[in-house]
Amino acid sequence: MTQKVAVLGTGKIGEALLSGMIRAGWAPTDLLVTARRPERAEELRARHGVTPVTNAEAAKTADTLILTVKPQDMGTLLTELAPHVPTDRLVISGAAGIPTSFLEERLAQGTPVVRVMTNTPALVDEAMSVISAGSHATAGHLAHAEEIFGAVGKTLRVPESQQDACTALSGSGPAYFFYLVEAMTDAGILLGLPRDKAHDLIVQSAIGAAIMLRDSGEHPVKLRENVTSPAGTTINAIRELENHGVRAALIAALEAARDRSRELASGSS
Ligand SMILES: NC(=O)C1=CN([C@@H]2O[C@H](COP(=O)(O)OP(=O)(O)OC[C@H]3O[C@@H](n4cnc5c(N)ncnc54)[C@H](O)[C@@H]3O)[C@@H](O)[C@H]2O)C=CC1
Ligand SMILES: O=C(O)[C@@H]1CCC=N1
Repeated sequence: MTQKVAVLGTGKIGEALLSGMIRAGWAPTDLLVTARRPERAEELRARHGVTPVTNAEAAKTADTLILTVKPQDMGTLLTELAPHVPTDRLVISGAAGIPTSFLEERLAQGTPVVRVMTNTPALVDEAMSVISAGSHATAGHLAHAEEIFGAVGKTLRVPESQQDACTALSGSGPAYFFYLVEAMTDAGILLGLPRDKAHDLIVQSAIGAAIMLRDSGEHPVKLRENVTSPAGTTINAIRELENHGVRAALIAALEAARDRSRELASGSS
């Protein structure tokens, strides 16, 4: 039996997921999308061959609903959807901070809900998606969510109590690396390199380091030690990073992201 999947609120994350599902072999005809603006809906149809529908039609027609609106829009969307979602539908929330109980309280009693925090590398099939079950979701529902998000990268099941921390690490994580590349490219400019060359050097170094972290089996400390020669260049840079409290800044930054995710739990702005 064909399983229809609807992405409701198809913005950056919704479209990244949708395009990855199509790359992984989902038939566009089995994918429904909703968008606030009709021009956006038509853009998605033209680009991916998917079918734009209303939120209510998606709720009635699709077997799985994936809600990818902003946390602040989740309450309004659920109010609109609730009368139309039969209790045998799987509802997946992709929103930061919103607990499964927020959805369960607004949908019919017994509706299975799964919470997923993915990230933008979904666009290149390298997402990290962290998955938790709500109180009515079964192993089968979790497996189905893994199948969908597995199309765009790795998946990991965690207890829902860890979702806000995971949002700080991997949901927001790509932004920290983009920020570092931006700052290191500025350093290259300061050192007299043209911007494009500085960018290429830093990006290739980041890719090389990321692949070593993933594939070498070595601890990051060991990998850094291997670069850090006695009385060499790297240790001078590391001393400055320590002097400027970069490690403490990163710990504080991720704690702030975790705290913001907790604040979003109410769906408030
Ligand atoms: N951008 C990111 O890196 C990540 C975002 N997320 C989560 O994904 C969700 C979406 O984020 P983005 O894609 O960045 O936002 P976005 O703003 O690009 O997409 C949200 C879309 O939902 C639409 N929308 C809002 N209310 C609607 C309604 N009632 N009916 C139909 N469409 C509606 C908006 O028009 C917009 O196009 C958020 O909850 C965010 O926390 C999760 C992981 C990473
Ligand atoms: O910044 C945000 O709130 C979203 C959630 C994780 C990444 N972007």
